[in-house]
Amino acid sequence: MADIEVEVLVIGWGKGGKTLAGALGRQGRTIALVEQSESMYGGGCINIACVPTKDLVHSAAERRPGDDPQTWFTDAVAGRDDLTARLRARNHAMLADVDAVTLIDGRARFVGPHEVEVTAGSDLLHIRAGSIVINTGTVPATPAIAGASESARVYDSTTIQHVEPLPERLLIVGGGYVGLEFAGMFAHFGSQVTVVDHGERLMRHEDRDVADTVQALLEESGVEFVLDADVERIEDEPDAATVVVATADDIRRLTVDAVLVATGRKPTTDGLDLEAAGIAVDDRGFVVVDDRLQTSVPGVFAVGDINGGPQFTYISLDDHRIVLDQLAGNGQRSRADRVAVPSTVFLTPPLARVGMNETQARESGRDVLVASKRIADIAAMPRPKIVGDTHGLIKVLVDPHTDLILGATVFSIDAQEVINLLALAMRAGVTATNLRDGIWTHPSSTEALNEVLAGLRPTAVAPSAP
Ligand SMILES: Cc1cc2nc3c(=O)[nH]c(=O)nc-3n(C[C@H](O)[C@H](O)[C@H](O)COP(=O)(O)OP(=O)(O)OC[C@H]3O[C@@H](n4cnc5c(N)ncnc54)[C@H](O)[C@@H]3O)c2cc1C
Ligand SMILES: NC(=O)c1ccc[n+]([C@@H]2O[C@H](COP(=O)([O-])OP(=O)(O)OC[C@H]3O[C@@H](n4cnc5c(N)ncnc54)[C@H](O)[C@@H]3O)[C@@H](O)[C@H]2O)c1
Repeated sequence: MADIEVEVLVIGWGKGGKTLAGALGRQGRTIALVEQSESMYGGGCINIACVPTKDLVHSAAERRPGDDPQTWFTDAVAGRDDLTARLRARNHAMLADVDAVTLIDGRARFVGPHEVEVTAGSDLLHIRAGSIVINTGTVPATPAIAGASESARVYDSTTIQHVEPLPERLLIVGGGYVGLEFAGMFAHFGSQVTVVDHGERLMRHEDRDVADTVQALLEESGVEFVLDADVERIEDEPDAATVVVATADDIRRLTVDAVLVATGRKPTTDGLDLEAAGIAVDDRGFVVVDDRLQTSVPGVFAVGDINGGPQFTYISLDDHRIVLDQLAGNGQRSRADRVAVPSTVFLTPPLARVGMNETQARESGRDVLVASKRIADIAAMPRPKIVGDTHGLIKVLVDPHTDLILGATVFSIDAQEVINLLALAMRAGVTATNLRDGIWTHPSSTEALNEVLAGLRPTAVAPSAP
């Protein structure tokens, strides 16, 4: 028999789940939200992921050559901790203040399709719910590297944020989002960073010229890349770790103070006992959902990273809109409604993209116009010169028949903002001519569009083939 019965149970305090709990609770629906860790109130984004890492990226970029690396890092981590503590408290209060929401500390596992058991220490609680929303996120995936689990010098994206002392030499396994953001960040803090990736080139989902520009930027900050390589072994020495890296040509032994493993993330389903509810998972272990985020069990939904969609906070947020529409709307909203979803890698400056890149546009077989310009060459965009960072480029792809934007890459200061404007233009059908002739504030980054889009030309031979 259940100890508590609610209309909606949310498992995990992710972005989608907490937003849904608040919205339904404010409508007076009875909600329970279960979170396994006090240090994760508010979810991964504010505690260990987006916000703290961008805070550290920002602090690192502010360091000047004369500033002591260790002192700067210690202060930056203290600032990061202060920020996350404030956000955590605020997030807790936001739900605790809603009468219809019951917050439960503990670890949830399914005991039936609509029944969950929560364990907190020696206490057990049974909750029955009409609808259940799984929002348990992902955790770092660890590749099988000999010696990695025994080494005291191996970190993941969470633990490296409190590494002590600042590593003089840091080796990062994986050159994806996490690997590159931390590479830039630690290089700016003063570490000597080496990135090892098993891809033949960096950022294989980006055009070659964009990936090369990113690599050149990071190399300028002192980051070294070992590509087409595999980490074979990590051996702890008394004062360092030796990392054995195999490339096509040789075996290298690199001596470092810390190793960050950033090779992707796996779904948090351990202990959830999805089988007890008959909830299907795919071959990677992610919960299988349909376009309205319903799992194989009617009335059980999965939102955020756990459903195998793109791993971004704003996707988890949009997932909540879909489920909210199922539970309190007309049930029409679905993942198929998503158009022009932008993304940003928070380098300094950031790299952002929406829609197709040049390679994809050309491979689609359609006619394509491209406008591409290095930031340093855009005369009508003085803001990067004012800020003192003229790295990067802007590239926009346009359909010559409709004048509509097919995609854009913005690698520049303010890219995380400019890309949202371009995404909105794509969703709203705003033409390239309209953007080119737009009246924008000055000096701003948006005004780059005046000049860049004046240079549209047909894509010819493949300057940026993969
Ligand atoms: C280092 C890093 C940086 C990132 N930066 C960005 C960024 O800049 N922008 C961006 O959009 N995305 C970023 N991401 C991705 C983003 O963090 C995730 O996509 C986002 O947090 C989605 O989370 P979620 O809603 O799936 O759940 P999460 O926020 O992961 O929350 C899941 C919660 O469930 C809890 N839980 C798990 N199992 C149980 C259980 N059995 N019982 C009870 N509770 C449980 C966990 O403790 C956790 O609090 C980053 C990720 C990482 C790792
Ligand atoms: N700014 C953001 O929005 C942001 C920031 C961080 C993370 N995230 C999200 O978190 C997810 C996870 O990030 P991530 O960087 O861990 O994964 P990722 O999938 O982005 O990158 C993993 C990288 O590791 C490499 N790799 C895998 N196994 C390897 C091995 N054994 N040896 C060497 N290299 C190996 C891959 O080639 C790839 O380049 C991202 O996909 C993203 O959705 C988003």
